[in-house]
Amino acid sequence: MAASTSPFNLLSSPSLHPRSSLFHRPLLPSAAALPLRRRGRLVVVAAQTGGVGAKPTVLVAEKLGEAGLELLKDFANVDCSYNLSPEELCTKISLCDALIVRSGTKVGREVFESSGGRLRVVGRAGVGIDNVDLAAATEHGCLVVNAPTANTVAAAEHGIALLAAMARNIAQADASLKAGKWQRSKYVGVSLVGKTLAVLGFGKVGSEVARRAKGLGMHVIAHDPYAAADRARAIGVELVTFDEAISTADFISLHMPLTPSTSKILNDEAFAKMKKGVRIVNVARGGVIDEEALVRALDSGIVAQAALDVFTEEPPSADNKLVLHENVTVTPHLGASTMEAQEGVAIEIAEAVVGALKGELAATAVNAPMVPAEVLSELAPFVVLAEKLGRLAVQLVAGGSGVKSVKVTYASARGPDDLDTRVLRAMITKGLIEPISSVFVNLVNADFTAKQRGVRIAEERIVLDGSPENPLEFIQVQIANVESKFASAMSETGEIRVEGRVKDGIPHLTKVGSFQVDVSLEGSLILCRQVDQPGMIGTVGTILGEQNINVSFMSVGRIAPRKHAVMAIGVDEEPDKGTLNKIGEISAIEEFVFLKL
Ligand SMILES: NC(=O)c1ccc[n+]([C@@H]2O[C@H](COP(=O)([O-])OP(=O)(O)OC[C@H]3O[C@@H](n4cnc5c(N)ncnc54)[C@H](O)[C@@H]3O)[C@@H](O)[C@H]2O)c1
Ligand SMILES: O=C(O)[C@H](O)COP(=O)(O)O
Repeated sequence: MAASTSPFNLLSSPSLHPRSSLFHRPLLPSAAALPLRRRGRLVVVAAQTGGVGAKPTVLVAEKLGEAGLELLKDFANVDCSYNLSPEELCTKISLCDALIVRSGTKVGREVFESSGGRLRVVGRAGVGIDNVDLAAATEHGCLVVNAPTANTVAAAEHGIALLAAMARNIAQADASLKAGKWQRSKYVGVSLVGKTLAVLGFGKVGSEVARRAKGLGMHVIAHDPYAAADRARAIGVELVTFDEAISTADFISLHMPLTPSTSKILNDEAFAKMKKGVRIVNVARGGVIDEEALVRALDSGIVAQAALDVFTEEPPSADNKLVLHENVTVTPHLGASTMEAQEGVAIEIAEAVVGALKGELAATAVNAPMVPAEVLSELAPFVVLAEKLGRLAVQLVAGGSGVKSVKVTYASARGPDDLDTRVLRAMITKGLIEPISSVFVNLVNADFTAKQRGVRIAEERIVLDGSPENPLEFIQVQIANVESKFASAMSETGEIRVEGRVKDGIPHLTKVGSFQVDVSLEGSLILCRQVDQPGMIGTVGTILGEQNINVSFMSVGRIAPRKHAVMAIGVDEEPDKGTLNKIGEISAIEEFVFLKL
């Protein structure tokens, strides 16, 4: 795999991909590099792995469908190692660029710490990401993607299968008959038709369960604080409060993610509010039920029956009271386990992981901002400009001044809602932090890294008159409460200030302090303040030429003729100390600074 030059390689590994080559030229993603896009909004992701020609390595830690494996193998070295102990996973991970898991592998902080910065993408081949430490992933700049749609129907079908099996005692009667008994009166069930089903969590699976339950003649209500009432109404479901749902239901089916706010949402207090004889189905996550409380509710008769596909601890212990309870039907987390769903999930996650490793855009990122592909395309040259302005600004800070307060101004003829600045902010952060630290910053960890280092980035918009055709007119970066090693970079109000624009797709520096300049931001830059007088450009150009240093651009900005001026000189090669000293010795030059872009 050749090193990618995509400006969207925001997850690139510093050790393998020199920072200076990132965003060297403002390329738009080629058509061939466009994502395998199927839905919704997209997120900038990227990972660059291995040296030029090296294939990335993907560790597949749980069984994945063949079609997905084939897709992965076309692009990467694929290591299928199942049933790894936590220690084995931590050992292997330092050799891997991507990891693919299902719900059976815990991807905790120690995994990210053990990866030594190489792990760029974790792919969760399924929906629930409660087994992945998202905070740790974000802190380590590791993207997490999931496969949120391919197993929806399978999970809904399993929920309905459990609902019907529970109501008609299928599992118990089957076991009884196989044990040689014929117990017709013992296994009289209850009917579904006309009963009230409360769906808790009206997302993808919940709404499919609701649709199917309506087909069975059930009255369906749902509770979901974030669901739209009209979406529910469209399939004949009424959204109600949590208390109304649990207190009026004959059947309750759980379909919310496991989060701190849903953990043990069905607890003693909730069971006490339920109708006596309620029946409960859980194909979401074991942790949304307080399992001890459910045992008590079953024993007291509040809950007549439960059907559980998921458990707090998986696999549950041999003496788990719910598994052994005669009124509980259990399956070993089979919700997503149909041939069709597993094939679909494998393809969905393989596409997402390969896309991320290629530096494309992922539709299913869990821990990075989602930005539409067309917005990213349009912003591409501004993404480059943003990082370079951050880099320039921080290099102008005098040693000993801590960077704490940064103000970014975006000037645009577009309305504030029409300009998504998250990628730009991330790249300014990257530019500000990378030159002064060993931290590698990307779109995933930019905000976290800034916060952790105590750098406050305030954003401001200036709405200009004129055509909103261009997303931005200029970006200005100001660093407050610092001294500058180039005094002319200070604005009238006392901040280091640099400003840039995009001209013909190329980022340009257009203002330093209060001096207007115009130099394309390629290669490196020398800024000199001088007494404005004839011959200065020639004098400096001669010194550089003698050292075979190519000048790509020169621009002089002055306050008034024959007063102070700032000369910005773009150079392709880095001048040595002696050359810089010679420039400094020119009598008309009052101060100068060399900046790497
Ligand atoms: N058993 C299985 O094999 C299996 C298969 C697929 C999904 N799942 C699980 O099912 C759950 C739902 O999956 P999905 O694809 O429908 O996800 P989803 O994100 O589409 O839906 C989840 C819904 O839960 C809602 N929600 C969040 N907090 C809530 C709360 N406090 N009360 C009520 N609703 C709340 C959300 O608003 C969302 O609409 C997840 O936990 C997932 O891991 C299990
Ligand atoms: O969240 C999910 O997608 C399901 O729980 C499926 O988990 P699995 O991939 O381990 O079957």
